[in-house]
Amino acid sequence: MTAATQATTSTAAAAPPAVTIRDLTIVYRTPAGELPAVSGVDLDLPPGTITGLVGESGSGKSTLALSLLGAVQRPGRIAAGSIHVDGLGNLVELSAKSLQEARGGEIGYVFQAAQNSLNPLKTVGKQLLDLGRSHGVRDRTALVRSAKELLAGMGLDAARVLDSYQHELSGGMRQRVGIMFALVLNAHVLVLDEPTTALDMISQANVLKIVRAVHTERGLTTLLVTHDIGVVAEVAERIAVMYGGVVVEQGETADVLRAPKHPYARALINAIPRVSGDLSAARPLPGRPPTLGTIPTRGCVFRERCAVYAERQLPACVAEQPPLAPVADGSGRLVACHAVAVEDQQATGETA
Ligand SMILES: Nc1ncnc2c1ncn2[C@@H]1O[C@H](COP(=O)(O)OP(=O)(O)OP(=O)(O)O)[C@@H](O)[C@H]1O
Repeated sequence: MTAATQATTSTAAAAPPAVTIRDLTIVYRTPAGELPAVSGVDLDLPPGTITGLVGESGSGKSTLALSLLGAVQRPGRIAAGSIHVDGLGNLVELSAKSLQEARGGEIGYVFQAAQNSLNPLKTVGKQLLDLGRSHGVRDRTALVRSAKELLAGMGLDAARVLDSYQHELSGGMRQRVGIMFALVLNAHVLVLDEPTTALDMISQANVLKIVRAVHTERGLTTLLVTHDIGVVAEVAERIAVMYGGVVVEQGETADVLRAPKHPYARALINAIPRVSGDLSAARPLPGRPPTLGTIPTRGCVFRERCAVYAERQLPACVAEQPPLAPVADGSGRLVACHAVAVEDQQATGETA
């Protein structure tokens, strides 16, 4: 057992919680009325797993992540659906006070650009005490000990870091401080939004290694939001692909990266040489992702950029958004695509 786990033996022994999101719709008020940034999303974070949530800019990843913290802010609101976290219940129904306690307490988060989110006027140690105070922590000594053990477990000189101001730390060190803040109150659900963006390659690799190690040692259930599929390939056992506010494919990372089924997931993965493995085979995805005002309100959200629709023109693609449904191969993969459903039906019919 490492120093990081010793501090939290009693809570670390608890089973990691499952997170179950069902039919979640989150809207933002705009001059054109309330528009959905997340539409009827189903997403499972199995206990003890890291799930990578990927998609182009504007696909709704951060909005979905914020909902897990009960932190969707005006002009946004959760319009429908549920977010169940073991031990906490349905976050959508919790009071503001319970949510505030859960945030940072049960559910830790590291925001996009966490490298710059520290208060420049206070040392890390002072900010730690502020965090403890805001969550009613009485035992300050234990809090500092736990922070030191986390920092040391991530390879940092803990005493020095607690005495430092933001500008005295490198980007990779600040990111590790962000992870310490997310976990020091013994959270068991960890939400990381673009944890390695803006870091150089070496710091990126180090932070990912640390994320993986801390996740395993502390028995966490982790959601990692990123636009970088390479990051997911490195640390996440599961992947969910978002497009236009909808999860279009969900499954084991290795399976999905090897043989993506949704035309968007395929295009996204084929666009990345690092993942597809062959520079000459990498194909950029033509067109642009939709914005709130341009997400199709009828039919499949991906239809306008879909190579399969361009070729086959299935009427169902125009009529309705396909549900996220299990594919027939029994792998547990979920895909929201009419063409995949038709192919599955044909294949099942042939073998029947
Ligand atoms: N406060 C807001 N008010 C209005 N629209 C918003 C607000 N925040 C986000 N949006 C819109 O909601 C949609 C989803 O945004 P979100 O930030 O969740 O996507 P994302 O996939 O995380 O993108 P990125 O990778 O760029 O952060 C986008 O069209 C965005 O413009």
